[in-house]
Amino acid sequence: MDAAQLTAKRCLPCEGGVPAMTKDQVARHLQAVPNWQVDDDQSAIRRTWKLKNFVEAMRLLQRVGELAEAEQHHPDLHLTGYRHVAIVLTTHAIGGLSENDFIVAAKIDALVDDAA
Ligand SMILES: C[C@H](O)[C@H](O)[C@H]1CNC2=NC(N)=NC(=O)C2=N1
Repeated sequence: MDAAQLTAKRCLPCEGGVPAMTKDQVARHLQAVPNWQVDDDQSAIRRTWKLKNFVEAMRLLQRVGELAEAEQHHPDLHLTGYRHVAIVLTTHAIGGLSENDFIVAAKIDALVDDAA
């Protein structure tokens, strides 16, 4: 799995009824988004940033929010200490990770790379 394969996809609506990814599936998908860390219980992936200032941090959150709405898959967004952003992806409907989380992670990485 590489990042281009993920960014080419769209999130599929998830209302439960499908199993969360196994540890092996998570490991394979993580190769495409190596800047993300998986929680010990395999239920979420997260990435953190320290931005230059508050405005840049808010800008990142705004862009990620628009992406999430477009994909209809929504990460948890955290802003702490005025310029530290943490984004956590999990599929709430299944209480674990699905491909949607990795699609959004890859698209967030692409946004951030664009802005760099
Ligand atoms: C039908 C629609 O895809 C679902 O309600 C979505 C909306 N966004 C979501 N986002 C996340 N992170 N998990 C979900 O289970 C979820 N459900």
